[in-house]
Amino acid sequence: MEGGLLRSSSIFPYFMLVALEAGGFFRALLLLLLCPVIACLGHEMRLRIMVVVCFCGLRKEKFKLGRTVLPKFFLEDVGMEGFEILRRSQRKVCVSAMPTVMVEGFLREYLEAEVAVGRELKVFGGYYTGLMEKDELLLGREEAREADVIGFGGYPNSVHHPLFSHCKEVYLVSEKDKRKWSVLPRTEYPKPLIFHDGRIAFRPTPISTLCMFLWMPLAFLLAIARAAVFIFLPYIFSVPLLGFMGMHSRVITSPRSHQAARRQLYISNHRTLLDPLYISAVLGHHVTATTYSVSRISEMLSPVRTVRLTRNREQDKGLMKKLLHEGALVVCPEGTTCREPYLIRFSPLFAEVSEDVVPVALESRVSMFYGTSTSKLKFLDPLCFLMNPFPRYAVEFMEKVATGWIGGNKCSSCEIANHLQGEIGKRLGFECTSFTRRDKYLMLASNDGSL
Ligand SMILES: O=P(O)(O)OC[C@H](O)CO
Repeated sequence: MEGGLLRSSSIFPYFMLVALEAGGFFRALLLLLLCPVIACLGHEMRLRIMVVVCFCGLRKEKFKLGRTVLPKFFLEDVGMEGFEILRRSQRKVCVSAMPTVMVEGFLREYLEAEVAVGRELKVFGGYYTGLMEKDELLLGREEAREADVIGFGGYPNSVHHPLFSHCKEVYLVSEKDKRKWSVLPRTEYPKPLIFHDGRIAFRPTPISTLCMFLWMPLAFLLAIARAAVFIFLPYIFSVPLLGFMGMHSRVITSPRSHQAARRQLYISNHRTLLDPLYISAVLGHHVTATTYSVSRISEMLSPVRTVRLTRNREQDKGLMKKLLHEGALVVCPEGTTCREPYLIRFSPLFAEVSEDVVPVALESRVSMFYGTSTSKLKFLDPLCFLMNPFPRYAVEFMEKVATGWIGGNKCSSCEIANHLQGEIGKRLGFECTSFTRRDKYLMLASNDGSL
């Protein structure tokens, strides 16, 4: 895999992701400090040390990064040329020097590999010991014994791989060749990457991880200052000040939508918890936002009023009507955030509480920390977003639309919800999906999202 499929020959960033996301910052710091030592060692020894540092003491049951975090980073590292070779093969057996738990989810789910062979980790009492099983186990794999197996890997690390001794022909690609490889475009992914988790938004090479650690103390203070400005100052002062503090935003409004009535319903796609704040800041007055599972801390600190929906259709409908009667209301019909350029199915409830609605298309970008999560540490979401050096938002207010009509024809609430999902999708260049909040949480957190 890393020899013949990934553009980069370094597997350090993947271990750093394990250390940061599953082990915590101290483990990651240890891995970073060991980096100069690791760099001087041979391939196998380097691997063993990284496995010990990253895995020792992690609970096997809880380790989900191979499915929820790492596939995004692996996909971004796949070379178009290596992928073409894999795509042309009938049956795909992918081999990696990394532990199977790190690569299996990516290889099987995203690259449709029939077999994913990695290193097995030793477990004691449900916890990883940080040691690996002996590699000789690989020799017993039936898949490698078949005739007409063509091997494709990287030079020099794959040369002595035991599985290659069972191949009819072996082709090796050098590091120099791989430097010319191009990135696999998102449109070519065999399965779209819609949901992923984890805090780290950059590829944690040794240098970029060092930058992150150096930035963090300042980032923490900056995030607190940004939050204080958001919470305590009126928008007329906070918006320019936050711009000065690195929070960049681009606003597009149409004359009619921007001057919408005070009791206006706004619906937007959901990028982060801060969506209603940005809408509120552009409008210049506070709005109320409906939420599903926001942490109590985020609710307490929110400069705008947040109201929890109950997931009982009639109750929520009544609640939304009441809130709308009191003032401007922002609803994110996706019900959960999505980091990638996709839209989750729109719940149609908003169309049943108001005769018209102003759709808002939102796009946000971060370079260091994701401000969304499915973990129990959701209360850190806004802080993580604000800790980015230059968090960006684009807010586009679209034309107000009637909720009962599409193109002069009467429509149901579901039809208008799908229609507006499509319109916002077109505006952002995002693809519409029929996934729900439940699907996202089942995939990333193995729960139904009612945290
Ligand atoms: O944390 P998420 O992505 O499920 O979304 C939070 C939403 O604001 C729930 O209302």
